[in-house]
Amino acid sequence: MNSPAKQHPNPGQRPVLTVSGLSVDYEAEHPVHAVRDVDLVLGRGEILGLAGESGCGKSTLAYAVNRLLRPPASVVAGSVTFHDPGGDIDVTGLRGRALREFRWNKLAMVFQGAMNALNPVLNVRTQLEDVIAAHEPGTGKHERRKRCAELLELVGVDPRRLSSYPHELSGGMRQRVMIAMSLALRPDVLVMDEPTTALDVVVQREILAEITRLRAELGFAVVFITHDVSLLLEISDRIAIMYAGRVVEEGSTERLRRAPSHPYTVGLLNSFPGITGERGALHGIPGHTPNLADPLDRCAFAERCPHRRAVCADERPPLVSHVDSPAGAHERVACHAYDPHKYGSGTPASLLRGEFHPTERTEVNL
Ligand SMILES: Nc1ncnc2c1ncn2[C@@H]1O[C@H](COP(=O)(O)OP(=O)(O)OP(=O)(O)O)[C@@H](O)[C@H]1O
Repeated sequence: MNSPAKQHPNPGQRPVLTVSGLSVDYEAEHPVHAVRDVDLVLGRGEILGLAGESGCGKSTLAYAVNRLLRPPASVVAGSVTFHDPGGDIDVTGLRGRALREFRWNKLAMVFQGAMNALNPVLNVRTQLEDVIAAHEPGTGKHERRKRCAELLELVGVDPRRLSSYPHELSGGMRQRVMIAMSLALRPDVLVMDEPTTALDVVVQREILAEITRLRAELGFAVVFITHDVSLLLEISDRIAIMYAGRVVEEGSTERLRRAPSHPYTVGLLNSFPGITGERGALHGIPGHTPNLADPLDRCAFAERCPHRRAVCADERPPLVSHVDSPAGAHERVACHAYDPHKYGSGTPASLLRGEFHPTERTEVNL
């Protein structure tokens, strides 16, 4: 392992968003540390997948990046920087008008269950026009109408649907309208939180194809959040895996498919059927995610890990680069099993083969 290093995801590709040391707490009698010390770099035009089980902090991170956190949540450390051609923008420090101008224009969000977020008493045209009118008040009525029709066409919906109300549209169409809305001001970054989870598999595939087509056409970058890592293998350029508020592995999709390194990533990959329908034995990860109010100064996955040793219960493994990752590559993992000095022997062969056997567990008191 090399020492932790801030590297660029793809050499030669400019970053559009940098998250540095970000931590978010939910204030309570015992504060919930929902996001802990997260570093991520999003390249221009890149699709970065963010995966992890429910409760690992994905949505909290997305809300922090879009400055949508409300009490009791607050950013307790770190920063988010948007790299605008006109100069860097400190997103964490934006207030008032500057923040309103940033949202939708630079970075837009498609929320979990967004298709149910459309206003049921307004037709599609009014809702799309509202976004344009609010952010570009100088746009004339004729121009607004033209842009609304173009936006629907862009996402593969017949512009005649502009006069439809949400209840007259299928779930897939409503989700396409939400994507059209997020693209209304041509942002550089789209944060999509479980955008297809509520849809059936066929419609889900259509929407994913639409997102990748639009990305190629318009060049925006995407942070795509889901608990379904097999879906991310289909659409992402890079993937970050979160566990208990931290990123525990990060790498190119190609590498994560070929050689997932963290036992949790391996477990997740064995928990989902491939979206392409390939069949194989599926093994869930036994046990539960830890309590995020705990200090977790050990490996948070240790209780559930088939490869744990005493060191895993004693020390939290840092997120560090692989020794064998090419210079400048953003390939990182937080697991003692890759550090023979800490682990006491080489990485277990079954882990290197990408197998997850919960029964292999070595009993260590935690
Ligand atoms: N208002 C709140 N007060 C206290 N804790 C909260 C609050 N909202 C979320 N949390 C906690 O923060 C942690 C992270 O939640 P978050 O919703 O970000 O996870 P997630 O990975 O997006 O999960 P999901 O996939 O279910 O949306 C969880 O432990 C959750 O219980």
